[in-house]
Amino acid sequence: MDKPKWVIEKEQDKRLARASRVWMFGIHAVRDALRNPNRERLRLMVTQNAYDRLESDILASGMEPEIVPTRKFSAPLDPQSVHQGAALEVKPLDWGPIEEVCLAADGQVPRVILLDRVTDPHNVGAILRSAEVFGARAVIAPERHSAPETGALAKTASGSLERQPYLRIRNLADAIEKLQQMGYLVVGLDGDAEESIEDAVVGMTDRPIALVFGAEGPGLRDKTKETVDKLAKIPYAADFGSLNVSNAAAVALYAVRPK
Ligand SMILES: C[S@@+](CC[C@H](N)C(=O)[O-])C[C@H]1O[C@@H](n2cnc3c(N)ncnc32)[C@H](O)[C@@H]1O
Repeated sequence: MDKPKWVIEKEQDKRLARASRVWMFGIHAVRDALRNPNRERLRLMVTQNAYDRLESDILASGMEPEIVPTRKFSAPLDPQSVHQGAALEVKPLDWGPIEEVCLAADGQVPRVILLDRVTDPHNVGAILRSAEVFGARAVIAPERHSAPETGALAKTASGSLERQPYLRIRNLADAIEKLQQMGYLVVGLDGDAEESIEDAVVGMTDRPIALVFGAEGPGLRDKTKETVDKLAKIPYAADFGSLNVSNAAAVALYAVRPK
């Protein structure tokens, strides 16, 4: 019997996850990754100073750190990175398929964020942080044209990357369709929409809601606008400027909170 499409996609995602490795850096990001029992850790490099700050977590993790002199520390990191003398090579987390992570059991009114080509790791990190604070079930982004789990993303997420499901999927339109079939109201956030986000969800905050955000510059793609159930805007008092996507995500998550 043929495997269902979602099982094939999950297997493909697992293969991709196995293939990729990333470096986390910075004391907080490394500490959070050391504390996460679900995080597969491969290699730890620290300066003596960072070792002293992380000692209890390093010992608890069972890892053998490489102690590197401060002046030699930049390799294998981006020389621009603010690593604070701590770098941990890890594999991306595997959170499982949308069908499981976003399942809305009876009485639950989950919130989910989808990202349409948001590639800046700092924006995605900030969105993960807000998503965790507002109790969102997941942040979902396509495998291509989005920000992978990197040290920069982990640092901006300030620990949320270890706790907040970040699902990398093959195709955004398929993900939106799956969520719609699961009972989600899917709202695209677009500064030029007619309706405000509050009006778009009035009387519906007891439903599962997914919010879709676009990239800096281009915003939501036309194809995405056609796939969502509604478009909504965050009304501005000023007639100039625009919100950064991570700020827009925080405002919209608050506006659609279960009431
Ligand atoms: C900097 S904005 C992109 C601006 C783009 N020129 C546009 O017209 O959408 C990045 C994303 O943040 C969200 N966003 C920013 N300001 C918003 C607003 N006032 N209302 C709704 N969404 C907004 C949207 O999802 C947007 O795609």
